Amino acid sequence: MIEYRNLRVALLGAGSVGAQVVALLQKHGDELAQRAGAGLELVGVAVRDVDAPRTADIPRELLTTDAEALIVGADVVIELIGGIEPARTYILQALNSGADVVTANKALIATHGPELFAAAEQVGAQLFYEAAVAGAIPIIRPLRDSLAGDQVTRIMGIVNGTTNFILDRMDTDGEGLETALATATELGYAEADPTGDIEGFDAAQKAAILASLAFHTTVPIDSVHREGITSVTAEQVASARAAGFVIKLLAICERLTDASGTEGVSARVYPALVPRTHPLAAVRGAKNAVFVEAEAAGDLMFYGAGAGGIETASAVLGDLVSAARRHVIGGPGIAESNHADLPVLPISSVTTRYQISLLVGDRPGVLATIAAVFAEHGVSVETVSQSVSSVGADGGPATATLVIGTHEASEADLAATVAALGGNDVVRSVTSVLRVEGSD
Ligand SMILES: NC(=O)C1=CN([C@@H]2O[C@H](COP(=O)(O)OP(=O)(O)OC[C@H]3O[C@@H](n4cnc5c(N)ncnc54)[C@H](O)[C@@H]3O)[C@@H](O)[C@H]2O)C=CC1
Ligand SMILES: N[C@@H](CC=O)C(=O)O
Ligand code: NA
Repeated sequence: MIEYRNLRVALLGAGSVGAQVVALLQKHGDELAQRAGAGLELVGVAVRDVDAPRTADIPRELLTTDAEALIVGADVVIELIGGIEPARTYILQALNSGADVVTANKALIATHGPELFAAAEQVGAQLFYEAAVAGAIPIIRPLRDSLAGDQVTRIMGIVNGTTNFILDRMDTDGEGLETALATATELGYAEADPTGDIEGFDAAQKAAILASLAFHTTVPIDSVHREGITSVTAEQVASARAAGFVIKLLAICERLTDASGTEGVSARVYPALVPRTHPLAAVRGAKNAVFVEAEAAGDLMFYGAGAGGIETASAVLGDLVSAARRHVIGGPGIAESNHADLPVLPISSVTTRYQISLLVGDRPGVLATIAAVFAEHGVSVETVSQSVSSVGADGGPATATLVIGTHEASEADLAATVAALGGNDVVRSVTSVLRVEGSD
């Protein structure tokens, strides 16, 4: 039997993910020690209330409310309390004392990443955060290590389990957002404040992290264009279904050259129509998927559990083993790579396809008038469909719903087109504007 030196592991937070980290360490600790080449001794678990009920059986003597004291002398600190403070202070304390840190905290990495990476580099420690993007799915290491020799050009992913779960329920069961969100919260997918999920903040944080890694550029969270799912209506979901699409909240990161020839990157999050034949349409429930397009590797797809306590604990423990191996081997941690330093371009530089639904008066010449508005703004129409027209309830003139699909158009041209349609006499209302992403 090989005798290993023991590494002191301090855990901060014993919620959905933290409790599962303890349970898995209790179950597989000996085996993980063999993989790591060092014993992994859980020296304590910092909690807010030692008497609170937990989903894992944590020995009471390990529980403490004094996180700062626990960090002192630890070789590896696992931060699973979430949020900015006091997580940031605890992580800085741990890194400054030379400990490696494992975190799942995307909010913190996306907002204070440069400060934390610099603190780690200063002392030769390493900050591990595989669980911060797409939960259990390995995506941080593939981007940082496996694709370090390639040029990533685009990433398109479903990176928020809660919103994918909600949109899936709306699509398959016709369930409302509130009911589906309550279930997602019960299942441990949602953030402590689920506004972070449904308003797209969580996905935007992940987009910032992915874009920074993929393009070797610091992408600040404020530069990520963000739209959540709260404005997605049951009607939009049903119309999408009828037209062969499904609505998904997408995070898109890409290298672009804008109209003035400036090369940069774009990171954005919005709900979009995805053709049902596209592989992303098959990503159901709280599952996540990330497509990566790289110059030499071509298309790669990463799929799996993006949320959930035990699933996310898998990524945390993978990082713990990596941190332990690093301690055994010695030497400085891997520093963040941001040498490319590309500008982050605004959403107005992006081009994409759109689908616009209009309620119009059903009379001769309407279609020609609408087509002219698109043409005047340089937006090329690809498809037009008209639903059954109906006579108004008050016996007034008949109306029809027109659904217009466009070729690729710039965000700016599209916005001007929609504004002009809204002010046109033949248009009763613009009922829906959605981007279309992914080809059949
Ligand atoms: N739940 C999930 O599916 C995933 C979560 N994450 C991230 O993992 C982290 C943890 O998430 P969950 O476990 O879901 O959250 P949670 O809310 O279930 O657990 C957090 C725990 O930390 C405790 N806590 C808060 N402040 C504390 C403090 N100052 N000292 C000690 N304990 C404190 C809370 O009482 C709670 O028990 C977050 O950063 C989250 O964004 C990442 C991927 C997936
Ligand atoms: N709330 C997040 C949890 C994982 O990051 C999600 O729903 O994806
Ligand atoms: Na991950």
